[in-house]
Amino acid sequence: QTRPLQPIALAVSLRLATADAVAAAKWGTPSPIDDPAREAQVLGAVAAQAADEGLSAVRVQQIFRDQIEANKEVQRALFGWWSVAPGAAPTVRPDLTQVRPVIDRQNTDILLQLRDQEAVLAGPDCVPALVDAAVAVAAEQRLDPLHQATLARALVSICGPVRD
Ligand SMILES: C=C(O[C@@H]1C=C(C(=O)O)C=C[C@H]1O)C(=O)O
Repeated sequence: QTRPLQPIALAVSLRLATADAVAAAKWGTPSPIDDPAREAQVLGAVAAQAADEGLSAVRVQQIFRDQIEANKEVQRALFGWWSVAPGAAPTVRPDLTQVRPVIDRQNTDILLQLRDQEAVLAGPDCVPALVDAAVAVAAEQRLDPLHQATLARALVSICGPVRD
């Protein structure tokens, strides 16, 4: 394959795309953007999956902390936009309990890609390969500037060994 890291960049991008639905689910409700209990659940689940796959729980949790931060950056940006431009605010409210299982599936996809691309991630050409993959995904998914910038945020810790 020409771009071995494209599947992981895509999985990260698809996880990030859920932030729009999450923001719409929370907008105008008491549900805060930051939900530490849910974050702890996500980080616990990925640490358990990491252990099953023989991956470093510390590395995997760092990578998923980045996914969470990037997701919240999208939510904050959208909240900011909707508060100054109420006409742009969502008119239908997705159910958060239906979005979270989608996030859980993306978490598994990302984790399995980390396992499958272990050699590339630990190799000397990871950063240029990752940039190349991210640019390809941004074009293919037609990401807007917010999602391009936050995709970069989500990818910061991907390169490096994922096994102890
Ligand atoms: C996506 C959500 O918003 C935030 C981001 C999370 C994530 O990216 O997994 C988890 C909890 C929240 O702090 C959510 O509430 O589900």
